[in-house]
Amino acid sequence: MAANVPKIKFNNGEEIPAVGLGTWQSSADDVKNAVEHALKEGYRHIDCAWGYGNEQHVGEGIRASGVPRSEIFITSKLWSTWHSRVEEALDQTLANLGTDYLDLYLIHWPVPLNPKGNHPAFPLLPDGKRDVDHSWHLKDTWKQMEAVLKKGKVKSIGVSNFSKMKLEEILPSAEIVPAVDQLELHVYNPQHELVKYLKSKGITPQAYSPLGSTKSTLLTDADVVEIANKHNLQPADVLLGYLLAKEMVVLPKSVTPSRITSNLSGAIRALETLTKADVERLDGLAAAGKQNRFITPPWPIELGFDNWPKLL
Ligand SMILES: NC(=O)C1=CN([C@@H]2O[C@H](COP(=O)(O)OP(=O)(O)OC[C@H]3O[C@@H](n4cnc5c(N)ncnc54)[C@H](OP(=O)(O)O)[C@@H]3O)[C@@H](O)[C@H]2O)C=CC1
Ligand SMILES: O=C[C@H](O)[C@@H](O)[C@@H](O)[C@H](O)C(=O)O
Repeated sequence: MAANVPKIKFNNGEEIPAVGLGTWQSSADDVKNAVEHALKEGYRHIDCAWGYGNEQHVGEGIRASGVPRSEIFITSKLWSTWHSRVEEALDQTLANLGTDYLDLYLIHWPVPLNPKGNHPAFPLLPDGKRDVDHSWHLKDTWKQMEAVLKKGKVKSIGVSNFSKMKLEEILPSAEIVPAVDQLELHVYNPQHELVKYLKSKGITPQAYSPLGSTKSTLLTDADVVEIANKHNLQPADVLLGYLLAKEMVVLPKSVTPSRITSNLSGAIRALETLTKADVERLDGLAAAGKQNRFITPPWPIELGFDNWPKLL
């Protein structure tokens, strides 16, 4: 069991284990086994979402592990068709996971979709574009997030995929500042300016797709491999340790037991091993021509991110 998983303190005093298991695109059986294995190996943080369609199987994995609920940090996310029905969506997530509270609940994307459209999760217009609910305002989604926090159903609330522009739609009327902004953050997409802004507001950045997601090109990057070899680490360890060194939460996903184990222990080893010069070198990769985003769903509105593909 990996010891000494670092924790990060939120602006509300709650603490989150800095390494969490990702669960996107993990099938039912795989995710149950992955979660059980991860918890037995020392993970204490699982990143979930209603939209992943596998929360029930995450819950089975948690129970199979024998680790008490109170020792586990569970995050889930409000899918876009539910922005006007936060408590109802949260109740579904709680029932799926088999728990009566979440440690962290996030707005998954800053884009409300039509709740009465032609699909429960991905409603489309006749022209094939996502059916955005232009009548709904994000600040009202945030009010409902604040309400479920006040009811005690979640311990912390936050956002995901919010640029500075989108955060500015909710902050002026927010009673509670988001604890977290979960973003695509890795060596090819470090978003230095946005991270600086988040830190100035006391919002913790969480790094999703820290390994470059599926079919990753980060794991074979020449600079990453060279740094890994120099320290006798794996490339994945370097990618994770780099983000931990920058005080971000990392969410590596794997359904492969050996990788689940090594991602946790390797991330911690890399955090202890990487030098300031290594971190500075990795910080510069994107600006040196390697900038790349891997997760760019076809939202038909401006999200306010740098380096997002031009609107359709
Ligand atoms: N808020 C949001 O919009 C988003 C949130 N997320 C969250 O972040 C998590 C992580 O992001 P994700 O996009 O899944 O991608 P990751 O960057 O975590 O990469 C996952 C991929 O890397 C492989 N992998 C894992 N460990 C290793 C290793 N040590 N060596 C080689 N390959 C490895 C996995 O394969 P295998 O499983 O076969 O081992 C999988 O194909 C998600 O699962 C989700 O929880 C992700 C995207 C968007
Ligand atoms: O968390 C993972 C991602 O955000 C994923 O939920 C989205 O990319 C979704 O597949 C979409 O197409 O909008």
